[in-house]
Amino acid sequence: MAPGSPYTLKWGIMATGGIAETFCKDLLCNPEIRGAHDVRHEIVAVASSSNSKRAEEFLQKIDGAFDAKTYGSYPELVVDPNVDIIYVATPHSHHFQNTMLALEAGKHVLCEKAFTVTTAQARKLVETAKAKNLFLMEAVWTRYFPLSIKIRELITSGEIGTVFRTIGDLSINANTDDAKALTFADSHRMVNPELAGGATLDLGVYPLTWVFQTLYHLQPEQDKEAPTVIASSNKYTTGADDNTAIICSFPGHNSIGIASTTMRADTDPELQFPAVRIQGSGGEIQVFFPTYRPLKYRVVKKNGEAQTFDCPIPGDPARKGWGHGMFWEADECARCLRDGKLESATLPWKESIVIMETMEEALKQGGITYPELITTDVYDPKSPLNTGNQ
Ligand SMILES: NC(=O)C1=CN([C@@H]2O[C@H](COP(=O)(O)OP(=O)(O)OC[C@H]3O[C@@H](n4cnc5c(N)ncnc54)[C@H](OP(=O)(O)O)[C@@H]3O)[C@@H](O)[C@H]2O)C=CC1
Ligand SMILES: O=C1OC[C@@H](O)[C@H](O)[C@H]1O
Repeated sequence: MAPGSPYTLKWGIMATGGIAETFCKDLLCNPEIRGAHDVRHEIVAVASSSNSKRAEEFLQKIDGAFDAKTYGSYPELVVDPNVDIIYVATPHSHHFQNTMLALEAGKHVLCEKAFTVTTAQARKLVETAKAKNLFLMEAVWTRYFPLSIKIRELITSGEIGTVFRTIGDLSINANTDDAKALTFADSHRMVNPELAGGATLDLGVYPLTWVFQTLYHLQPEQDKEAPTVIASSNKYTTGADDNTAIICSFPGHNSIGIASTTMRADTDPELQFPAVRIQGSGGEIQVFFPTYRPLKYRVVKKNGEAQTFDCPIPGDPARKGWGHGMFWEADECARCLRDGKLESATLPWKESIVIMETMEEALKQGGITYPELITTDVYDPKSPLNTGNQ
């Protein structure tokens, strides 16, 4: 890298679904637009598990990276010598095997949320990344928003006093005219147990992100405590959780986190009331929907004084104004790799594991189970989850 020139991170994209498209469009935005002068991104390869034509079509959809290599299988992608980091954008069910596939091939990984299906899988990924000296991060993009960074700073500087409670929700009204059925087909990743579907792993991870980044992350290392968890779920007809409520107690700090999620009601149909409330002795910070992609927060002091702050996401005029907010987590990957870090300080491995433990415990209490193929923590390069036969 020439002195003063931005560090370039070369991405290999594993899967060609909805979020891969959104993420890649963000990678194609000019970093200068968001004030990032020190890093840049290149999409050098894309793989579909079904066929290479799908990967070629993907490049048309993202309208860029036309020189990228296209593959019809994940194993081919991970051995591409030009790829620095793999973005794993498959369903939850596949994250453990797919991330292991990439790590075993010596690639750094950014893996979509939820990190894994079980805590044992998350631990195995971390152990493998550590042993192989590779970077690994769970793609909880919300944490890298300037809004999240600002809120963490406000809490640290004592703007709302000591934080005792965080209440967060991410819910969607996916009802249909049939009282039992949701809008998703039973095979859809949102509700299909074979793809580790369900409200907790897909949506609940975001309110938990707010609980953890306010009540856990900001504690000094020696004071960080895993919460005790009390949870309750209702099952959808497929067996995945339709709705779940999770109470996290941090007794050492006398603080409580409450995370809820349902596919039966919207968090806030009017976009008027807070989706997240971070409550301290001196007031509260309110964050508005979308819980995962927040654009506005409000600080309400104990004396009733209140101020609202808008945090729009910058769009790239050269990309039809596109900008979704996933580029900030991509920049974090680039900076970590440039600086020789294996994990992100904003979402350390230990914290991903504690959050995974919390969700696993909640699902256990809710009686939600997933099949052996997707819960095993034994890596199998020939697993259908890697070879695409599943
Ligand atoms: N950060 C965020 O805001 C969001 C994150 N997500 C996360 O991203 C991941 C993917 O979600 P999303 O992109 O919406 O899902 P999609 O169903 O749109 O795409 C998933 C892709 O995974 C690949 N895949 C491989 N095997 C299977 C299989 N058996 N069934 C279905 N797909 C398979 C397919 O790509 P191919 O055929 O190319 O192999 C498919 O297109 C999930 O972990 C989800 O939680 C999702 C939405 C938003
Ligand atoms: O990560 C996500 O954020 C947005 C939601 O709509 C989506 O289901 C989920 O996967």
